[in-house]
Amino acid sequence: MFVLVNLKAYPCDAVAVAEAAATVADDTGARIAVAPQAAHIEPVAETGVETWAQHVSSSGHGSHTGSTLAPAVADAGATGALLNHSERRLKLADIDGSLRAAEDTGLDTIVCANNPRQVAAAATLGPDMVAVEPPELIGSGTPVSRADPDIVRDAVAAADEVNPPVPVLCGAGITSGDDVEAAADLGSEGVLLASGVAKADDPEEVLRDLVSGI
Ligand SMILES: O=C(CO)COP(=O)(O)O
Repeated sequence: MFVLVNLKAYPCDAVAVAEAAATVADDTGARIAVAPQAAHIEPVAETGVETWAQHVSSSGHGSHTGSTLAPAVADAGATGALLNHSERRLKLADIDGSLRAAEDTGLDTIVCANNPRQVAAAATLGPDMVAVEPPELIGSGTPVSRADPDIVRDAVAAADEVNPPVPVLCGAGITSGDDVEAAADLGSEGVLLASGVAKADDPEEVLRDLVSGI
C-alpha cells in the first residue's frame, strides 16, 4: 500500500511532517510520500522522504505567469505529481497536458477523480495511478473505505475495465491503520490523506498507526 500525505494548504510544519514520514518509512519499509505546497518541495525533499507536487501545469517554459512547471518541481526534488485533485480541478485537456508534462519530466502521476465514472476517464489517459476521493467525505474524518465501500470497489472495477495495469488509490476521511486495511481489502493499492496527519499533534504516531497493518 502506498500512503500519500497531501499537506494541502494546512498551516503545518511541512518539514517536521516530512521528517516523521521519512522516519516511519525507513523503520517500517512502507512507501510513504508527502505532497507539500510547491514552495516547500525542496526542504521537504531534503529530508529524504518521497516528495510529490500537489499539481503541475500543462504549460512548458515561456510566458505563463503563475504556472508550476513539471521540470521546476522535479528540480526541487519532487518525484511525482498529483493531478486534478478535487480542490484543484482541471479541464480534460489540462489533465492530459499536465500528465504529458509530468511524464516528459519523469514524474510519477496520480489523477484524482470524484467517482468511478471519472476514474474510468482518468485511467484512459494513462497515469501511473488513479485515485477516487468522494468530495463530501474529504476532511470529514469518516473514511471512504467504510462510509462508501462500493465507490472504492466500483472504482477498481472501472479502472480495470479500461486500463488493467493502473492501480487505484482511495482517499477522504482516512485517519487510521484500520481505514488503510479496509481500503486494501476493497482492492485499493494505496491511500491519499491529509487532515489526519496535517492536523495531528503527533504526525509520526498517526503515520505509524496508518502503516501498522501493511
Ligand atoms: O483530499 C484528501 C487527500 O488528497 C483527503 O483529505 P482528508 O484526509 O483530510 O479527508
